[in-house]
Amino acid sequence: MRILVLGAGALGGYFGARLIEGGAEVAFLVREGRAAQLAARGLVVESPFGGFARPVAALMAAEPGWDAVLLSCKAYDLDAAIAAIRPAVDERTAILPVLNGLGHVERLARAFGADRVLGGLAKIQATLAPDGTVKHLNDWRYITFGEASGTMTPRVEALRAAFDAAPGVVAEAVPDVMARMWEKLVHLGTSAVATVLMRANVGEIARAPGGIALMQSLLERNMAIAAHHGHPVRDGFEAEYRRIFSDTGSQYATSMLRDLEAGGRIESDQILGFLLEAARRAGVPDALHEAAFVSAKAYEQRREAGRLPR
Ligand SMILES: NC(=O)C1=CN([C@@H]2O[C@H](COP(=O)(O)OP(=O)(O)OC[C@H]3O[C@@H](n4cnc5c(N)ncnc54)[C@H](OP(=O)(O)O)[C@@H]3O)[C@@H](O)[C@H]2O)C=CC1
Ligand SMILES: CC(C)(CO)C(=O)C(=O)O
Repeated sequence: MRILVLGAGALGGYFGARLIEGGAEVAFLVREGRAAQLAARGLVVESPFGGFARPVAALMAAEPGWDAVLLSCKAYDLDAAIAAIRPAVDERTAILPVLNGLGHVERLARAFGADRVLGGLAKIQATLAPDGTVKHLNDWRYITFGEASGTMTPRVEALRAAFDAAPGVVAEAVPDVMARMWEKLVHLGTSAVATVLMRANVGEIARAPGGIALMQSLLERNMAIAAHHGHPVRDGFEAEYRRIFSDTGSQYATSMLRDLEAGGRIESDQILGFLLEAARRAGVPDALHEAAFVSAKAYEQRREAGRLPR
């Protein structure tokens, strides 16, 4: 299978490397800075599931002929990413986005036609270090995807086969991918709101007085939001995440907290703003969501004005 990976960041680098190990033909569509790093060092991944350090095919302009495009940019880069992959997308190409949030699916469908676009999500903790190393931080290594229609098509089966052949990945092709994306938003919405508000990881919040109750209350509110929008979480989800959000020994931090702490850009509108709006439409108490969104927007102003601590 020929797969073009847009971006060789944390997710693109991790899953792209694994697909190569699984035997897929992979190239990375990258910009100048990342192209220079890849040329100098190859793609380097550090992971509890085995390292990867090899030269990889890197393109700075897309060409046609791909079975799939794995879209792994941040949501604030979506417009530029759409322009970049446009030459790569033809009638045989499936676009598999792994961005957090939900708004990008409609945006991609408008740009390429709904038939070209799959739903997708990743549950992993990874980061791109300044030297270009992709660091995989825990044992989460899940990618989930499917047709928005729920049909199990040959292209979804082919992607599942490519990921199944890859080490260090647990892939699931599902008939309810939009519900899974909402479920992911319940998870991320809980951890991102809490970690952004508290500027701390899940274990640190859980050890603070009232911290567990705060995360459990956020989880309940996010489940209510998803249910209101037609996507209640599956059986077993609540118990699993109640455990995660009461673990006082947890080291779990969100990618948004890592980006904030590194002084980077964050997906404030696409994740926190989207969830706040969804909470309001659902009539769910939204004071915590609003505080996280305000905090993120205030951070962005300080960042843009160069007033972040060095
Ligand atoms: N990191 C994590 O643990 C998780 C992240 N996610 C989600 O996955 C998505 C990707 O996150 P993540 O991998 O962390 O992000 P990164 O910032 O690590 O990687 C994104 C990469 O996309 C590249 N990119 C953006 N636009 C273009 C373009 N037009 N052409 C070529 N390359 C481009 C960037 O390149 P450049 O260097 O040139 O800017 C960057 O290297 C986000 O929506 C995030 O919320 C989901 C689950 C977990
Ligand atoms: C998987 C999860 C929820 C991990 O926090 C994530 O998507 C992120 O950090 O961006």
